[in-house]
Amino acid sequence: MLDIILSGCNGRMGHALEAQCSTDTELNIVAGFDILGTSERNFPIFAVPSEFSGSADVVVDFSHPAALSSLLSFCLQRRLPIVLATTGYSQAQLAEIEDASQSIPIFRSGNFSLGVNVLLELVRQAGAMLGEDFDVEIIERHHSKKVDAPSGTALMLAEALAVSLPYEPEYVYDRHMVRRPRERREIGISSVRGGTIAGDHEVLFAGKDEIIELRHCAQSREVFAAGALKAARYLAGRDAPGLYGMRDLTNSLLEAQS
Ligand SMILES: NC(=O)C1=CN([C@@H]2O[C@H](COP(=O)(O)OP(=O)(O)OC[C@H]3O[C@@H](n4cnc5c(N)ncnc54)[C@H](OP(=O)(O)O)[C@@H]3O)[C@@H](O)[C@H]2O)C=CC1
Ligand SMILES: O=C(O)C1=N[C@H](C(=O)O)C[C@H](O)C1
Repeated sequence: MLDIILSGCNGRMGHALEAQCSTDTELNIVAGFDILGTSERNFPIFAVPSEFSGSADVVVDFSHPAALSSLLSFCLQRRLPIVLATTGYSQAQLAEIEDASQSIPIFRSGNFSLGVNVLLELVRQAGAMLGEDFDVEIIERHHSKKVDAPSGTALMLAEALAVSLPYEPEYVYDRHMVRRPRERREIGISSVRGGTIAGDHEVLFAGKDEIIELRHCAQSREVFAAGALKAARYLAGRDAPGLYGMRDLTNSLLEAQS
C-alpha cells in the first residue's frame, strides 16, 4: 500500500488523481493540501502542510509555484520523497528544488505523459538532423484556466532542441512588436489558451518547400495522473536523495520488463 499526500487536491489534477487512486487498492490518499483547506472529501485537507501530523510514503504535488517552499520544508523535515508536477517555477525556485534534492528524493517533470516523453526524443533527433536548414517553432495549446505560459512542456521541448540544434537558440515569445525577418537561430514559442484543451504541443520544422510537424495531444488529464502515480511508486521505493525525471522512470520500467 502506498500512502500519498495529494498537494493541490482541490484542483483539476487533484480530482483526476483522486479518481485514479479510488480504482487502485494499492494507492491510498492519507491527506490533501490545498490553499483553501477543508472540503467534503474522503481524506482530511490542510491549508498549511505543517498542520499534518500523520505519516505518509510520498507527496504528489499539482498545485502552484507559490506552494513550493512550504512543501519542500515539510518534506525535508520528514525526509519524505516528493513528486513535483507543478509548472511555472522561477529560476530561483528551480535552484531551491536542486538544493533540496541533495537531501531527499525529488521527481520533477513538466509533463508526466509517456507520449510527450517520446515526443522529446523525436524532437531531439529531428533537431540534430534538420537544424542547419529548417526554422523551428513550438506551439502549445491549453485550456482557458491555465495560469502559466509558456507551458512547462514547451520549456522542456525548448531545452531538448537546445541540446540538439547546431546553434545556440534565441527564444522569441512575442513577435507583435518585431518588424524584421526571422533569423535561423530563433525558436518561436507560441501559447494558445481556450476551452478545455487538456494539453497540446507541436514542434514545427519549416524548411524550403517542406514542413515537418511533430505533435502530441493529450485527450484527457488521465495520462498525466497515471504518469505521476507511476513516478510516486518509483520514488517511494528509493532512499537515495536525488533529482529524478521521466527518463529514470522509463528506464526502470524497461529494466523490469527485460
Ligand atoms: N507535469 C504535468 O504532467 C502536469 C502539470 N500540471 C500542472 O499542475 C498544476 C496544477 O494544475 P491544475 O490542477 O490544472 O490547476 P488547478 O488550478 O485546477 O489546481 C491547483 C490547486 O492548487 C491550489 N493552490 C493554489 N495556490 C496554492 C498554494 N499556494 N498552496 C496550496 N494550494 C494552492 C488551487 O487553489 P485555487 O483554485 O483556490 O487557487 C487549486 O485547488 C499547474 O502548475 C499545471 O501546469 C497540470 C497537468 C499536468
Ligand atoms: O496546466 C496544464 O493543464 C498542463 N500543464 C503542463 C504544462 O505546463 O506543460 C502539462 C500539460 O500540458 C497540462
